[in-house]
Amino acid sequence: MKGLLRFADGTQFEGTLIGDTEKIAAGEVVFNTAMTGYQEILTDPSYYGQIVVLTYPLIGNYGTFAEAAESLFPWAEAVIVKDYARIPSHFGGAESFDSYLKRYHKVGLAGVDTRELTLYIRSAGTQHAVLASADTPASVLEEAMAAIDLSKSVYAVTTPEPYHVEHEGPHVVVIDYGAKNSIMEQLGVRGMSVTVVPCTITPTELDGYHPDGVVLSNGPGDPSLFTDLLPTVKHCVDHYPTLGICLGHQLIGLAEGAHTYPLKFGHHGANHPLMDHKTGKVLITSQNHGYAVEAAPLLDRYQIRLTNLHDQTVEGFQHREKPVLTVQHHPEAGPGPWDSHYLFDEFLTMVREGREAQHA
Ligand SMILES: NC(=O)CC[C@H](N)C(=O)O
Repeated sequence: MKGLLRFADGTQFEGTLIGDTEKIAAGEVVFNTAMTGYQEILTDPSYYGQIVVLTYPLIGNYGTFAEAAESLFPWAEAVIVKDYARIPSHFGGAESFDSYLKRYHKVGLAGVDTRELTLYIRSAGTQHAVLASADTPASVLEEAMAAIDLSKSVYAVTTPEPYHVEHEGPHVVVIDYGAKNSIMEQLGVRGMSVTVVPCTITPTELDGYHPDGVVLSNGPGDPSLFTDLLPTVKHCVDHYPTLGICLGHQLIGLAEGAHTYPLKFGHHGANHPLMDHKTGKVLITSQNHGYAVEAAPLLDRYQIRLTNLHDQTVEGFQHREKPVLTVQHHPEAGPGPWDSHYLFDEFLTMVREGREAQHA
């Protein structure tokens, strides 16, 4: 069935619909340049409300399977590919890309020149668009476009109830703005007990868990719209060893007096180079963000820890005295390189030192 992607400015790309062909998808269009990891990308809750263009030209070779999921189901609104494998090959037995999309009622557009589409997004910038069957009436497309509302996205993806995974080590609370499974895994493999809580948690409720440390997770949407989350974020950085990842990093920036701004077309991929100013080493990192922090207002209290080597944007900062570390990229990877797993080791050290100081 013929399908189309129509941008807010009227620009249109055509292709063949795959997955749930009845669906009309509407959202912000972003491109991701990772060569593998399509299932992790679609199940990353930070893609809620977004139509994802995968620039690698053949998607689905190794199918889809439970272990690759970063959350319970795919959150991206829709996916766009050049070509996809009809018959996957995987030692564990795997479901095909098309069947996976159908099962989760997600629509895709295949046969698109994703290079041309990506060049268009790079020159026009991030925009809203609708993706649907080519015979959808214009009024229906307009209605779908007008209904796009990304202002409440974190509330749509956060866990409805707290849950706990016990290990022998310190107790860490993860505030879930749309947390990826790999974050909880990286804490767990270092022995940390993890309680994942809804993003609406209040400072008093958080204290009730007696955490040794707090992780503020990744998540979808424009960070500047989530002002009601900031009192808890401020409470964390003032009272607990805190690690902020992506949206968590941006919220710490906002709670500490900095501001955020939209990037022209964002960073979404698995090979972005960063400089770690503490170690003097370059890291190749997994990235997925459309906003960045303008950190100047907090530099009296924080040092820039990481800088993006493509565009020099701030990719992380660290408090000069307190145990607070933030990263704009994804040290948990999923998908992506493991170069920055050591930042979880640093967090564990911060948490242990905090606990020892408390019990001394
Ligand atoms: N992965 C994330 O946490 C993304 C953060 C934020 N929604 C952004 O796009 O910048």
